[in-house]
Amino acid sequence: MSDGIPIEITGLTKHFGSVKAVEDLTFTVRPGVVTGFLGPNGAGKTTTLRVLLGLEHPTSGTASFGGTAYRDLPRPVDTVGAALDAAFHPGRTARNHLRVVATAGGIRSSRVDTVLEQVGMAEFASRRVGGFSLGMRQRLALATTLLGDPRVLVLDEPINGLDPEGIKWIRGFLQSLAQEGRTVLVSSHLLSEVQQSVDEVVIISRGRLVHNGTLTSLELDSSPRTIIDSPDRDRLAAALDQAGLEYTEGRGGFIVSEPDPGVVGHAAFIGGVEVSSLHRLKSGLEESFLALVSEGGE
Ligand SMILES: Nc1ncnc2c1ncn2[C@@H]1O[C@H](COP(=O)(O)OP(=O)(O)OP(=O)(O)O)[C@@H](O)[C@H]1O
Repeated sequence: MSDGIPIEITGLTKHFGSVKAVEDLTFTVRPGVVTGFLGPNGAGKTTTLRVLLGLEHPTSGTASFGGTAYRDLPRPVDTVGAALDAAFHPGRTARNHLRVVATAGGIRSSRVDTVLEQVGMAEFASRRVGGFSLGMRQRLALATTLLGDPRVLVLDEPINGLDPEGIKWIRGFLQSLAQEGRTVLVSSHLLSEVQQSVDEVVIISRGRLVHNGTLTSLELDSSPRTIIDSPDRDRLAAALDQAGLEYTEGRGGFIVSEPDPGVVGHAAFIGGVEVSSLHRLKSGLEESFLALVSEGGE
């Protein structure tokens, strides 16, 4: 396999009328690792992926594969395999579905049986898709993305609906794709779902980036901290600055690098700021994630 291709999102903004779905989003997804693209429902994940795949025009900013926009790729199917809202004709067999997609994409038909084998669906090749379980559909969607043997995989919620055995299988499979030097981006609204499958995470909330780094860096961030919120966040920020406290702004308030809520509450009191919530942030990956993306902090 030749050199990997990063996914590059730069200053990406997408508005639908007054809805700000994605706001000045910048991140890079590296080849050779599995990256989780995380955020609660409505955070803007699908919109970002749709812009990346040329299905929506951005309001501003760019989304590219190593500097080349999807629509400018010479043969997109050879570069990018994507599963967004995979739709199957229920009357078609798995093999026929893949043949139709292969023909449309100018991909040689011998790939069909190869990818069925890869996703463990060879024995179901002649079965109609209409009778497939959600897990089998997920595997078939994955097989579809692999048809062009692409160097980049963009998968929207591929783990959703899988049983424990399927989850275990897909974890190993995604890792093996990354080890081959591919760029693998996997979206999910649940950290727990992808936690054991991903090396890096990009977390967004309300269309904005809130964390980008290794899973370990998210964990290290979870040393004891305090979360505080106010109806007047500007004044609260000023009070925290005045007290010399370090903080980041999450959806549920300011996450302050101070384990004692009393110290943080005192800073707000001195600044004359009304406090709407104040508590210690529990440590742990999931807690860090929730503090970054949830309304109310916990
Ligand atoms: N075509 C559209 N027209 C208007 N608003 C839209 C459109 N597509 C998305 N939105 C809005 O943009 C925001 C982001 O939606 P998006 O589907 O990208 O989020 P998401 O993170 O993928 O969530 P989910 O996990 O629920 O799919 C939401 O408020 C959504 O209602």
